[in-house]
Amino acid sequence: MNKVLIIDDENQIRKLLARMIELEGYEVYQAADCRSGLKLLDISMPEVVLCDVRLPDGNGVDLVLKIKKLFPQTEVVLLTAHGNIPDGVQAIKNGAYDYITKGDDNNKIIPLISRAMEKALINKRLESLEAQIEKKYSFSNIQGSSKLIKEAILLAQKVSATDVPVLLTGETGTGKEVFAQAIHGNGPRHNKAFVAINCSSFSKDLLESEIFGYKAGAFTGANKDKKGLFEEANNGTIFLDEIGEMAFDLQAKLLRILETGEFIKIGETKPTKVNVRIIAATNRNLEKEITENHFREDLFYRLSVFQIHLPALRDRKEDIESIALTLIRDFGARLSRKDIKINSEFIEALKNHQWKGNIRELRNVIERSLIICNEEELTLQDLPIEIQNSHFEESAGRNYSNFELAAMERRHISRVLQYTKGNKTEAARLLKIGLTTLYRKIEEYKL
Ligand SMILES: Nc1ncnc2c1ncn2[C@@H]1O[C@H](COP(=O)(O)OP(=O)(O)OP(=O)(O)O)[C@@H](O)[C@H]1O
Repeated sequence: MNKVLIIDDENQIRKLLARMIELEGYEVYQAADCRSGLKLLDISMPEVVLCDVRLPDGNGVDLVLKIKKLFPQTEVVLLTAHGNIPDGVQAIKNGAYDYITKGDDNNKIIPLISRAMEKALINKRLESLEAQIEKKYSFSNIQGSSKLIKEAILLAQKVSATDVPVLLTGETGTGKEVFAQAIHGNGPRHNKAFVAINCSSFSKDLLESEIFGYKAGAFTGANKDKKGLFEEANNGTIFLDEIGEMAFDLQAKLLRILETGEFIKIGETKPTKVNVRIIAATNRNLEKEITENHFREDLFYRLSVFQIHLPALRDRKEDIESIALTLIRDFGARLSRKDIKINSEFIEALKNHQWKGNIRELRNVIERSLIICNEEELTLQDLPIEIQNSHFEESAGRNYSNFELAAMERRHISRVLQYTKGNKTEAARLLKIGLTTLYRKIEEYKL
Protein backbone atom coordinates (compact mmCIF):
# COMPACT_ATOMS: atom_id res chain seq x y z
CA MET A 1 0.00 0.00 0.00
CA ASN A 2 1.34 3.49 -0.81
CA LYS A 3 2.01 5.65 2.24
CA VAL A 4 1.24 9.27 3.13
CA LEU A 5 2.53 11.14 6.20
CA ILE A 6 0.60 14.14 7.53
CA ILE A 7 2.55 16.58 9.71
CA ASP A 8 0.17 19.03 11.41
CA ASP A 9 -0.22 20.06 15.04
CA GLU A 10 -3.98 20.79 14.73
CA ASN A 11 -5.44 17.47 15.83
CA GLN A 12 -8.86 17.87 14.32
CA ILE A 13 -7.67 18.93 10.87
CA ARG A 14 -4.99 16.24 10.84
CA LYS A 15 -7.47 13.50 11.73
CA LEU A 16 -9.96 14.74 9.14
CA LEU A 17 -7.29 14.74 6.44
CA ALA A 18 -6.12 11.30 7.54
CA ARG A 19 -9.65 9.89 7.24
CA MET A 20 -10.09 11.41 3.77
CA ILE A 21 -6.80 10.06 2.51
CA GLU A 22 -7.30 6.61 4.08
CA LEU A 23 -10.62 6.30 2.26
CA GLU A 24 -8.68 6.62 -0.99
CA GLY A 25 -6.73 3.48 -0.12
CA TYR A 26 -3.47 4.98 1.22
CA GLU A 27 -1.77 3.95 4.45
CA VAL A 28 -1.64 7.13 6.54
CA TYR A 29 0.84 8.13 9.26
CA GLN A 30 0.41 11.20 11.47
CA ALA A 31 2.84 13.48 13.29
CA ALA A 32 2.24 16.71 15.24
CA ASP A 33 5.68 18.33 14.90
CA CYS A 34 8.85 18.39 12.77
CA ARG A 35 10.84 16.09 15.04
CA SER A 36 8.31 13.24 15.20
CA GLY A 37 7.56 13.78 11.49
CA LEU A 38 11.21 13.18 10.55
CA LYS A 39 11.33 10.16 12.85
CA LEU A 40 8.26 8.63 11.18
CA LEU A 41 9.73 9.36 7.75
CA ASP A 42 12.82 7.40 8.71
CA ILE A 43 10.85 4.43 10.04
CA SER A 44 7.99 4.08 7.59
CA MET A 45 9.39 5.74 4.43
CA PRO A 46 6.15 7.27 3.10
CA GLU A 47 6.20 8.30 -0.56
CA VAL A 48 4.28 11.56 0.04
CA VAL A 49 4.29 14.04 2.93
CA LEU A 50 1.53 16.55 3.54
CA CYS A 51 2.98 19.24 5.76
CA ASP A 52 1.62 22.27 7.59
CA VAL A 53 3.63 25.52 7.66
CA ARG A 54 3.39 26.52 11.31
CA LEU A 55 4.58 23.72 13.54
CA PRO A 56 5.45 23.85 17.26
CA ASP A 57 9.17 23.13 16.74
CA GLY A 58 9.79 24.68 13.33
CA ASN A 59 8.53 25.87 9.99
CA GLY A 60 7.11 23.61 7.25
CA VAL A 61 8.85 25.61 4.51
CA ASP A 62 12.25 24.87 6.07
CA LEU A 63 11.23 21.30 6.81
CA VAL A 64 10.74 20.72 3.04
CA LEU A 65 14.45 21.43 2.53
CA LYS A 66 15.42 18.95 5.24
CA ILE A 67 13.07 16.23 3.97
CA LYS A 68 14.30 16.56 0.37
CA LYS A 69 17.90 16.39 1.56
CA LEU A 70 17.39 13.28 3.68
CA PHE A 71 14.78 11.51 1.51
CA PRO A 72 15.18 12.86 -2.03
CA GLN A 73 12.59 10.54 -3.57
CA THR A 74 9.82 11.61 -1.18
CA GLU A 75 7.43 14.25 -2.55
CA VAL A 76 6.17 16.98 -0.19
CA VAL A 77 2.95 18.98 -0.49
CA LEU A 78 2.81 22.07 1.73
CA LEU A 79 -0.41 23.18 3.42
CA THR A 80 -0.23 26.99 3.39
CA ALA A 81 -2.42 29.50 5.20
CA HIS A 82 -5.03 31.31 3.15
CA GLY A 83 -3.49 33.96 0.85
CA ASN A 84 0.07 33.14 1.82
CA ILE A 85 1.48 32.57 -1.65
CA PRO A 86 5.12 33.47 -0.80
CA ASP A 87 5.29 30.46 1.58
CA GLY A 88 4.14 28.17 -1.23
CA VAL A 89 6.59 29.66 -3.71
CA GLN A 90 9.49 29.30 -1.28
CA ALA A 91 8.43 25.70 -0.52
CA ILE A 92 8.62 24.86 -4.24
CA LYS A 93 12.05 26.49 -4.41
CA ASN A 94 13.02 24.25 -1.49
CA GLY A 95 11.97 21.20 -3.50
CA ALA A 96 8.26 20.73 -2.59
CA TYR A 97 6.09 19.06 -5.24
CA ASP A 98 3.34 21.72 -4.80
CA TYR A 99 1.41 23.68 -2.18
CA ILE A 100 -2.28 23.90 -1.38
CA THR A 101 -4.35 26.31 0.73
CA LYS A 102 -5.39 24.68 3.98
CA GLY A 103 -9.15 24.35 4.41
CA ASP A 104 -10.14 26.07 1.15
CA ASP A 105 -8.84 23.54 -1.33
CA ASN A 106 -9.98 20.28 0.33
CA ASN A 107 -11.45 18.92 -2.90
CA LYS A 108 -8.11 19.43 -4.62
CA ILE A 109 -6.10 17.51 -2.01
CA ILE A 110 -6.75 13.95 -3.21
CA PRO A 111 -5.94 14.59 -6.91
CA LEU A 112 -2.80 16.46 -5.82
CA ILE A 113 -1.69 13.61 -3.54
CA SER A 114 -2.32 11.15 -6.31
CA ARG A 115 -0.08 13.14 -8.71
CA ALA A 116 2.62 13.57 -6.07
CA MET A 117 2.43 9.81 -5.40
CA GLU A 118 2.91 9.05 -9.11
CA LYS A 119 5.98 11.28 -9.17
CA ALA A 120 7.39 9.67 -6.00
CA LEU A 121 6.90 6.18 -7.45
CA ILE A 122 8.70 7.27 -10.64
CA ASN A 123 11.55 8.63 -8.48
CA LYS A 124 11.83 5.24 -6.76
CA ARG A 125 11.82 3.34 -10.03
CA LEU A 126 14.44 5.66 -11.47
CA GLU A 127 16.66 5.15 -8.47
CA SER A 128 16.46 1.39 -8.74
CA LEU A 129 17.20 1.53 -12.49
CA GLU A 130 20.17 3.81 -11.86
CA ALA A 131 21.45 1.38 -9.25
CA GLN A 132 21.13 -1.47 -11.76
CA ILE A 133 23.06 0.51 -14.39
CA GLU A 134 25.69 1.46 -11.87
CA LYS A 135 26.09 -2.22 -11.00
CA LYS A 136 26.35 -3.12 -14.68
CA TYR A 137 28.98 -0.43 -15.21
CA SER A 138 31.12 -1.41 -12.26
CA PHE A 139 34.30 -3.37 -11.71
CA SER A 140 32.47 -5.65 -9.28
CA ASN A 141 30.79 -7.07 -12.36
CA ILE A 142 34.08 -8.35 -13.68
CA GLN A 143 34.62 -11.86 -12.48
CA GLY A 144 37.85 -13.65 -11.78
CA SER A 145 40.57 -13.67 -9.18
CA SER A 146 43.54 -14.85 -11.24
CA LYS A 147 46.70 -12.71 -11.25
CA LEU A 148 46.20 -11.78 -14.91
CA ILE A 149 42.64 -10.46 -14.55
CA LYS A 150 43.47 -8.71 -11.26
CA GLU A 151 46.32 -6.86 -12.98
CA ALA A 152 44.01 -5.78 -15.79
CA ILE A 153 41.36 -4.58 -13.31
CA LEU A 154 43.95 -2.62 -11.32
CA LEU A 155 45.19 -0.83 -14.45
CA ALA A 156 41.64 -0.07 -15.55
CA GLN A 157 40.74 1.29 -12.11
CA LYS A 158 43.76 3.59 -12.19
CA VAL A 159 42.99 4.96 -15.64
CA SER A 160 39.26 5.38 -14.98
CA ALA A 161 39.84 8.54 -12.92
CA THR A 162 41.58 10.24 -15.86
CA ASP A 163 40.61 11.34 -19.37
CA VAL A 164 43.42 9.45 -21.10
CA PRO A 165 42.42 7.37 -24.16
CA VAL A 166 42.50 3.64 -23.50
CA LEU A 167 43.18 0.78 -25.89
CA LEU A 168 41.77 -2.56 -24.78
CA THR A 169 43.22 -5.59 -26.52
CA GLY A 170 42.27 -9.24 -26.27
CA GLU A 171 40.51 -12.05 -28.06
CA THR A 172 36.80 -11.94 -28.77
CA GLY A 173 34.64 -12.44 -25.68
CA THR A 174 37.35 -11.56 -23.15
CA GLY A 175 35.31 -8.66 -21.78
CA LYS A 176 36.62 -5.59 -23.62
CA GLU A 177 33.20 -3.93 -23.63
CA VAL A 178 32.60 -4.85 -19.98
CA PHE A 179 35.93 -3.18 -19.11
CA ALA A 180 35.12 -0.09 -21.19
CA GLN A 181 31.80 0.28 -19.32
CA ALA A 182 33.51 -0.13 -15.95
CA ILE A 183 36.18 2.46 -16.82
CA HIS A 184 33.42 4.90 -17.80
CA GLY A 185 31.23 4.02 -14.81
CA ASN A 186 34.03 4.62 -12.33
CA GLY A 187 35.26 7.88 -13.78
CA PRO A 188 34.13 11.49 -13.49
CA ARG A 189 31.95 11.10 -16.60
CA HIS A 190 29.86 8.28 -15.09
CA ASN A 191 26.58 10.23 -15.18
CA LYS A 192 27.09 11.24 -18.82
CA ALA A 193 26.52 9.14 -21.93
CA PHE A 194 28.41 5.96 -22.75
CA VAL A 195 28.06 5.39 -26.48
CA ALA A 196 29.36 2.19 -28.07
CA ILE A 197 29.84 1.38 -31.74
CA ASN A 198 31.26 -1.66 -33.44
CA CYS A 199 33.38 -0.39 -36.35
CA SER A 200 33.16 -3.73 -38.15
CA SER A 201 29.36 -3.58 -38.44
CA PHE A 202 29.28 -0.72 -40.98
CA SER A 203 30.63 0.05 -44.43
CA LYS A 204 33.16 2.92 -44.54
CA ASP A 205 30.61 5.59 -45.58
CA LEU A 206 27.96 4.46 -43.12
CA LEU A 207 30.47 4.37 -40.30
CA GLU A 208 31.54 7.93 -41.10
CA SER A 209 27.88 9.10 -41.02
CA GLU A 210 27.24 7.23 -37.78
CA ILE A 211 30.31 8.51 -35.98
CA PHE A 212 30.54 12.07 -37.27
CA GLY A 213 27.02 12.83 -38.53
CA TYR A 214 26.17 14.91 -41.59
CA LYS A 215 24.56 18.10 -42.74
CA ALA A 216 21.25 18.11 -44.64
CA GLY A 217 21.94 17.96 -48.39
CA ALA A 218 25.43 16.48 -47.93
CA PHE A 219 24.44 13.60 -50.21
CA THR A 220 21.29 12.16 -51.79
CA GLY A 221 18.98 11.00 -49.04
CA ALA A 222 20.46 13.32 -46.39
CA ASN A 223 17.17 15.16 -45.85
CA LYS A 224 17.99 16.63 -42.48
CA ASP A 225 21.01 17.17 -40.24
CA LYS A 226 22.15 14.05 -38.41
CA LYS A 227 24.01 14.11 -35.13
CA GLY A 228 26.95 11.74 -35.03
CA LEU A 229 27.88 9.51 -32.10
CA PHE A 230 30.69 11.85 -31.06
CA GLU A 231 28.09 14.57 -30.49
CA GLU A 232 25.78 12.10 -28.70
CA ALA A 233 28.68 11.20 -26.42
CA ASN A 234 29.66 14.81 -25.72
CA ASN A 235 31.01 15.11 -22.15
CA GLY A 236 30.80 11.33 -21.86
CA THR A 237 32.65 8.38 -23.36
CA ILE A 238 32.67 6.76 -26.79
CA PHE A 239 33.64 3.10 -27.09
CA LEU A 240 35.03 2.23 -30.52
CA ASP A 241 34.97 -1.54 -30.71
CA GLU A 242 36.97 -3.38 -33.41
CA ILE A 243 38.95 -0.21 -34.16
CA GLY A 244 41.27 -2.28 -36.36
CA GLU A 245 38.42 -2.52 -38.90
CA MET A 246 38.13 1.25 -39.37
CA ALA A 247 38.96 2.47 -42.90
CA PHE A 248 42.34 4.18 -43.26
CA ASP A 249 41.04 7.67 -44.16
CA LEU A 250 38.47 7.64 -41.34
CA GLN A 251 41.36 6.95 -39.00
CA ALA A 252 42.78 10.39 -39.95
CA LYS A 253 39.53 12.04 -38.83
CA LEU A 254 39.69 10.18 -35.56
CA LEU A 255 43.28 11.26 -35.04
CA ARG A 256 42.20 14.88 -35.47
CA ILE A 257 39.57 14.50 -32.72
CA LEU A 258 42.19 13.01 -30.44
CA GLU A 259 44.54 15.90 -31.10
CA THR A 260 42.17 18.87 -31.23
CA GLY A 261 38.78 17.68 -29.99
CA GLU A 262 37.37 18.79 -33.37
CA PHE A 263 35.97 17.14 -36.46
CA ILE A 264 34.16 18.20 -39.60
CA LYS A 265 30.77 16.67 -40.34
CA ILE A 266 30.04 15.37 -43.82
CA GLY A 267 28.82 18.31 -45.93
CA GLU A 268 29.93 20.87 -43.37
CA THR A 269 32.78 23.38 -43.59
CA LYS A 270 33.08 24.48 -39.98
CA PRO A 271 34.54 22.13 -37.38
CA THR A 272 32.43 20.82 -34.50
CA LYS A 273 34.05 20.73 -31.08
CA VAL A 274 33.41 17.93 -28.62
CA ASN A 275 34.72 16.77 -25.28
CA VAL A 276 34.66 12.98 -25.43
CA ARG A 277 36.77 10.34 -23.80
CA ILE A 278 37.78 7.64 -26.26
CA ILE A 279 38.10 3.99 -25.35
CA ALA A 280 39.00 1.73 -28.27
CA ALA A 281 39.21 -2.04 -28.49
CA THR A 282 40.61 -4.57 -30.88
CA ASN A 283 41.23 -8.27 -31.15
CA ARG A 284 43.74 -7.68 -33.95
CA ASN A 285 47.46 -7.17 -33.68
CA LEU A 286 47.59 -3.46 -34.54
CA GLU A 287 51.39 -3.39 -34.80
CA LYS A 288 51.11 -5.99 -37.55
CA GLU A 289 48.29 -3.99 -39.19
CA ILE A 290 50.63 -0.97 -39.22
CA THR A 291 53.35 -2.87 -41.07
CA GLU A 292 50.73 -3.95 -43.61
CA ASN A 293 49.57 -0.33 -44.01
CA HIS A 294 46.07 -1.08 -42.67
CA PHE A 295 46.40 1.02 -39.54
CA ARG A 296 47.92 4.46 -39.02
CA GLU A 297 50.98 4.43 -36.83
CA ASP A 298 50.30 7.98 -35.49
CA LEU A 299 46.77 6.96 -34.45
CA PHE A 300 48.08 3.82 -32.80
CA TYR A 301 50.53 5.81 -30.65
CA ARG A 302 47.77 8.26 -29.70
CA LEU A 303 45.32 5.50 -28.78
CA SER A 304 47.72 3.21 -27.04
CA VAL A 305 48.93 5.70 -24.43
CA PHE A 306 47.28 3.35 -22.00
CA GLN A 307 46.93 -0.19 -23.23
CA ILE A 308 45.25 -2.95 -21.26
CA HIS A 309 45.46 -6.53 -22.42
CA LEU A 310 42.61 -8.78 -21.38
CA PRO A 311 43.71 -12.36 -20.85
CA ALA A 312 42.13 -15.26 -22.71
CA LEU A 313 40.12 -17.59 -20.49
CA ARG A 314 42.45 -20.53 -21.19
CA ASP A 315 45.33 -18.44 -19.79
CA ARG A 316 43.51 -18.04 -16.50
CA LYS A 317 42.10 -21.53 -16.07
CA GLU A 318 41.89 -21.03 -12.31
CA ASP A 319 38.97 -18.63 -12.92
CA ILE A 320 36.88 -21.02 -15.01
CA GLU A 321 35.23 -22.86 -12.12
CA SER A 322 34.15 -19.76 -10.20
CA ILE A 323 32.87 -17.98 -13.32
CA ALA A 324 31.00 -21.12 -14.37
CA LEU A 325 29.40 -21.49 -10.92
CA THR A 326 28.26 -17.85 -10.97
CA LEU A 327 26.81 -18.30 -14.44
CA ILE A 328 25.03 -21.52 -13.39
CA ARG A 329 23.56 -19.67 -10.41
CA ASP A 330 22.42 -16.71 -12.54
CA PHE A 331 21.00 -18.70 -15.45
CA GLY A 332 19.68 -21.32 -13.01
CA ALA A 333 17.59 -18.65 -11.26
CA ARG A 334 16.28 -17.35 -14.58
CA LEU A 335 15.45 -20.82 -15.91
CA SER A 336 13.86 -21.99 -12.62
CA ARG A 337 16.70 -24.49 -12.02
CA LYS A 338 18.03 -22.87 -8.90
CA ASP A 339 18.86 -26.05 -6.99
CA ILE A 340 20.61 -27.91 -9.77
CA LYS A 341 23.66 -29.94 -8.73
CA ILE A 342 26.91 -30.01 -10.65
CA ASN A 343 28.89 -33.15 -11.43
CA SER A 344 32.65 -32.75 -10.91
CA GLU A 345 33.34 -34.13 -14.40
CA PHE A 346 31.24 -31.30 -15.85
CA ILE A 347 33.52 -28.71 -14.21
CA GLU A 348 36.66 -30.67 -15.19
CA ALA A 349 35.54 -30.69 -18.82
CA LEU A 350 35.00 -26.91 -18.71
CA LYS A 351 38.51 -26.47 -17.33
CA ASN A 352 40.01 -28.62 -20.10
CA HIS A 353 38.33 -26.77 -22.96
CA GLN A 354 40.24 -24.16 -24.98
CA TRP A 355 37.47 -21.46 -24.97
CA LYS A 356 38.31 -19.69 -28.21
CA GLY A 357 35.19 -17.52 -27.67
CA ASN A 358 36.24 -16.90 -24.05
CA ILE A 359 33.59 -15.83 -21.50
CA ARG A 360 30.97 -15.29 -24.19
CA GLU A 361 31.37 -18.93 -25.25
CA LEU A 362 31.34 -20.10 -21.62
CA ARG A 363 28.08 -18.20 -21.00
CA ASN A 364 26.46 -19.76 -24.05
CA VAL A 365 27.61 -23.27 -23.12
CA ILE A 366 26.31 -22.94 -19.55
CA GLU A 367 22.95 -21.60 -20.66
CA ARG A 368 22.59 -24.37 -23.24
CA SER A 369 23.54 -27.06 -20.71
CA LEU A 370 20.93 -25.84 -18.23
CA ILE A 371 18.26 -25.90 -20.93
CA ILE A 372 19.23 -29.38 -22.13
CA CYS A 373 19.66 -30.97 -18.69
CA ASN A 374 16.60 -33.02 -17.69
CA GLU A 375 18.09 -34.43 -14.51
CA GLU A 376 18.84 -32.99 -11.08
CA GLU A 377 22.52 -32.69 -11.94
CA LEU A 378 24.56 -31.15 -14.73
CA THR A 379 26.73 -33.88 -16.23
CA LEU A 380 29.18 -34.27 -19.08
CA GLN A 381 26.31 -35.31 -21.36
CA ASP A 382 24.81 -31.83 -21.12
CA LEU A 383 27.89 -30.27 -22.72
CA PRO A 384 28.38 -29.87 -26.49
CA ILE A 385 30.02 -32.93 -28.04
CA GLU A 386 33.32 -31.17 -28.83
CA ILE A 387 33.79 -30.25 -25.17
CA GLN A 388 32.99 -33.81 -24.10
CA ASN A 389 35.51 -35.11 -26.65
CA SER A 390 38.32 -32.83 -25.59
CA HIS A 391 37.64 -33.85 -22.00
CA PHE A 392 37.88 -37.56 -22.84
CA GLU A 393 41.10 -36.98 -24.74
CA GLU A 394 42.58 -34.90 -21.97
CA SER A 395 41.79 -37.53 -19.35
CA ALA A 396 43.20 -40.28 -21.61
CA GLY A 397 46.41 -38.30 -21.81
CA ARG A 398 46.64 -38.51 -25.61
CA ASN A 399 45.12 -36.92 -28.69
CA TYR A 400 42.95 -39.03 -30.89
CA SER A 401 42.51 -38.00 -34.51
CA ASN A 402 38.96 -37.05 -35.46
CA PHE A 403 38.58 -40.20 -37.52
CA GLU A 404 39.97 -42.74 -35.08
CA LEU A 405 37.50 -45.45 -34.20
CA ALA A 406 39.21 -45.91 -30.83
CA ALA A 407 38.29 -42.35 -29.82
CA MET A 408 34.64 -43.07 -30.46
CA GLU A 409 34.79 -46.41 -28.67
CA ARG A 410 36.42 -44.78 -25.65
CA ARG A 411 33.77 -42.06 -25.53
CA HIS A 412 30.96 -44.60 -25.89
CA ILE A 413 32.22 -46.91 -23.15
CA SER A 414 32.71 -43.95 -20.86
CA ARG A 415 29.15 -42.80 -21.44
CA VAL A 416 27.70 -46.24 -20.81
CA LEU A 417 29.70 -46.50 -17.58
CA GLN A 418 28.35 -43.16 -16.54
CA TYR A 419 24.84 -44.34 -17.36
CA THR A 420 25.26 -47.48 -15.22
CA LYS A 421 26.85 -45.34 -12.49
CA GLY A 422 30.07 -47.39 -12.69
CA ASN A 423 28.38 -50.82 -12.64
CA LYS A 424 30.66 -52.78 -14.97
CA THR A 425 28.57 -55.97 -15.21
CA GLU A 426 25.56 -53.92 -16.31
CA ALA A 427 27.73 -51.88 -18.70
CA ALA A 428 29.16 -55.04 -20.31
CA ARG A 429 25.60 -56.39 -20.71
CA LEU A 430 24.43 -53.17 -22.41
CA LEU A 431 27.53 -53.02 -24.63
CA LYS A 432 27.04 -56.71 -25.48
CA ILE A 433 30.68 -57.53 -24.72
CA GLY A 434 32.23 -59.79 -22.11
CA LEU A 435 33.13 -58.45 -18.68
CA THR A 436 36.85 -59.29 -19.21
CA THR A 437 36.87 -57.37 -22.51
CA LEU A 438 35.32 -54.40 -20.73
CA TYR A 439 38.01 -54.51 -18.02
CA ARG A 440 40.71 -54.66 -20.72
CA LYS A 441 39.25 -51.65 -22.52
CA ILE A 442 38.92 -49.68 -19.28
CA GLU A 443 42.61 -50.31 -18.69
CA GLU A 444 43.60 -49.55 -22.28
CA TYR A 445 41.64 -46.30 -22.48
CA LYS A 446 42.47 -45.27 -18.92
CA LEU A 447 38.81 -44.81 -18.07
N1 LIG B 1 35.40 -10.77 -16.56
C1 LIG B 1 34.12 -10.95 -16.87
N2 LIG B 1 33.24 -11.22 -15.89
C2 LIG B 1 31.96 -11.47 -16.17
N3 LIG B 1 31.42 -11.48 -17.41
C3 LIG B 1 32.24 -11.21 -18.41
C4 LIG B 1 33.63 -10.91 -18.19
N4 LIG B 1 34.20 -10.70 -19.39
C5 LIG B 1 33.23 -10.85 -20.30
N5 LIG B 1 32.05 -11.17 -19.74
C6 LIG B 1 30.78 -11.46 -20.44
O1 LIG B 1 31.16 -12.09 -21.67
C7 LIG B 1 30.41 -11.58 -22.76
C8 LIG B 1 31.35 -10.95 -23.77
O2 LIG B 1 31.95 -9.79 -23.21
P1 LIG B 1 32.34 -8.50 -24.09
O3 LIG B 1 31.28 -8.21 -25.11
O4 LIG B 1 32.73 -7.43 -23.17
O5 LIG B 1 33.62 -9.08 -24.84
P2 LIG B 1 34.49 -8.38 -25.98
O6 LIG B 1 35.89 -8.69 -25.65
O7 LIG B 1 34.09 -6.95 -26.10
O8 LIG B 1 34.04 -9.19 -27.26
P3 LIG B 1 34.14 -8.75 -28.82
O9 LIG B 1 35.59 -8.54 -29.12
O10 LIG B 1 33.58 -9.94 -29.54
O11 LIG B 1 33.31 -7.52 -28.96
C9 LIG B 1 29.42 -10.60 -22.17
O12 LIG B 1 28.20 -11.28 -21.98
C10 LIG B 1 30.03 -10.21 -20.84
O13 LIG B 1 29.02 -9.88 -19.92
